[in-house]
Amino acid sequence: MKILIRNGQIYDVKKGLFIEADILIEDKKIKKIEKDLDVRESLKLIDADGKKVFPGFIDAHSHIGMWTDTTNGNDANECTHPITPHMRAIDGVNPRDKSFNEIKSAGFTTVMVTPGSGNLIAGQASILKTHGNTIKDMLVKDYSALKLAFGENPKSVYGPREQSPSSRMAISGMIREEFKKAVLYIEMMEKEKTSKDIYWEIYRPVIEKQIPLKIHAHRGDDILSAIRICEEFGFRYTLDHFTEGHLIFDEIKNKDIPVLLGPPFMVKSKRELINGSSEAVRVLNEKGFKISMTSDHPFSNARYLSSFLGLMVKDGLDYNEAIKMLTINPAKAMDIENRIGSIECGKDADLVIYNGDPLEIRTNVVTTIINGEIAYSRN
Ligand SMILES: O=C1C[C@@H](C(=O)O)NC(=O)N1
Repeated sequence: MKILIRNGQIYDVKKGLFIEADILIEDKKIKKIEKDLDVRESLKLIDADGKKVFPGFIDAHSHIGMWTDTTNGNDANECTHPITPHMRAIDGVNPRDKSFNEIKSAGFTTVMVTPGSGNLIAGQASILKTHGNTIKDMLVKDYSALKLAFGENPKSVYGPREQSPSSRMAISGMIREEFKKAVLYIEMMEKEKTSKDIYWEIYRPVIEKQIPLKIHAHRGDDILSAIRICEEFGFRYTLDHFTEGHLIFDEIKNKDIPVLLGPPFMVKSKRELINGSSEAVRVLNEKGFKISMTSDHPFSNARYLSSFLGLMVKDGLDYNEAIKMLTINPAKAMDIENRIGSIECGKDADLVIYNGDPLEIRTNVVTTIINGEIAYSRN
């Protein structure tokens, strides 16, 4: 399908400014961004009439579709064994969960869905577009990160059952032991060319640095334990939640690690959240951290992330930095900056037209386009 969006004010995330131009969409991609494109080229014409056009927002840490905010339950946590790298998020996602419609209508076009944090090595996270009838329609990348969890959650699942891990020592010890076995397996394979073991093969993309670990860590010491282990093995990683990151940033400021903050507006429901502060978003940004703002659905709903960042801008966060936290920063953290996160020729046609500033609470999405298709329209 070809679509021509005319007369939009297009937000350039990389420069932090609006340009007036038309956008031609063809074969699911952004084909041209120019002034006064020829109307005859298009099949479907959308007159943006001076409205703002932004790249689709991205939520890089979500359990949407797998852990509902209603009564359908939790398919994100397989808490029968603390190490379950073979669990794949997409096998737990219901594409018809109503939350997908809610976040599409709030401008979100891509999510990283991840297993929960009840297990130490919890399983495989996937990148999905928010529009489609089946996982196949939505899938961008299946195995895109391996989820790990430090701290209270795995302890509170297994400790009361008198199983390991019941302490933080066991969390690090068990993760390290599993990774050592995986590395030994890969070394053996290289030397002896023995037959493949499908379980240990799961770790190959992590060991070969093709994908990052996605690390759930709230408390400062948990964050530093995670970094210590990643550095021992030379793995790539993102630090998710990062609740006490502002208390230990001196230790990590030069490491250029993507940090995925969230959920915002959180209730301090457990001890390790006690030092959480929304102020940290601005402080960490000023220290040069590449922040992505995430919902951790169902702990918050992605539709409120833009309002949260609007409040942070009111409190002094730079506007363009706030927009980057929902666009180019998560695209980079998920290794798909070549496809999404900004409005550029050749990128996926994931575009959102707003009747105002997206960080302003009264603004509505008028149209959401995903993969070059109209996925939501307000009228
Ligand atoms: O299972 C969970 C719970 C939640 C938390 O931070 O407690 N965050 C997660 O990422 N997964």
